[in-house]
Amino acid sequence: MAESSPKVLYLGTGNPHKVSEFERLAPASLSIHPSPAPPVPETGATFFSNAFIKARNAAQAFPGPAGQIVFADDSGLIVPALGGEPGVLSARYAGENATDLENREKLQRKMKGLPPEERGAFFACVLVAVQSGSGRLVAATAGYVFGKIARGPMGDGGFGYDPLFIPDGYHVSFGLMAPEEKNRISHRAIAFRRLVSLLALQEEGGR
Ligand SMILES: O=c1[nH]c(=O)c2ncn([C@@H]3O[C@H](COP(=O)(O)OP(=O)(O)OP(=O)(O)O)[C@@H](O)[C@H]3O)c2[nH]1
Ligand SMILES: [Mg+2]
Repeated sequence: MAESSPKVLYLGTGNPHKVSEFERLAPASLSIHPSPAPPVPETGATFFSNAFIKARNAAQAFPGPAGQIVFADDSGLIVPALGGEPGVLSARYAGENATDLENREKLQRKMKGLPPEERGAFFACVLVAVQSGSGRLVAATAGYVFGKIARGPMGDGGFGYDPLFIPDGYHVSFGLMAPEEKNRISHRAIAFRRLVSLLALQEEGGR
């Protein structure tokens, strides 16, 4: 049955860059609302467990009626030549309260002098959707984008490691791309489109 107002998806994150990427990615039938939940320690060993922890945390703090969909993103950069670092620690690579710049500088130090064939990397994004109130798992999706790490920063757009990451098939970093361009190919975009389709949210009038 058709509805006129957009369906709301609640998002558990403390990262405003993620909020704006999801807002741009959402079809017109969907509205993204950041959850007011305070941050929770990300104690999981995997992207999935941390995304589940964040989604449940946001679901439990949800102020509205039970049964709404609340989702969270856990994501990071994986460099096979560094044994998978920074991985789930991407946001905290250079320390608990490290800035994006400090994390990028640590990555550059560790990759200094590595030849082109060892500069491969990929971003992973896992999204977990739960029901508000119960925190029951509703859906989980993942997205990946493969590329390489530049020898120095290129651009200052985006966030995190964006100025250092050159996706396969491109000569420029995510940090030099317009948001729409990154959103066409990013790990987050792929995972989000899958979530929307899994939850049948892109159908006319929503679900
Ligand atoms: O250049 C980047 N472009 C991206 O598209 C991207 N996605 C993830 N990352 C890195 O991985 C961490 C996520 O960690 P993370 O999932 O714990 O998120 P976060 O702590 O920033 O916010 P929250 O959602 O946990 O509140 C981030 O901080 C970044 O360092 C990215 N870097
Ligand atoms: Mg985090």
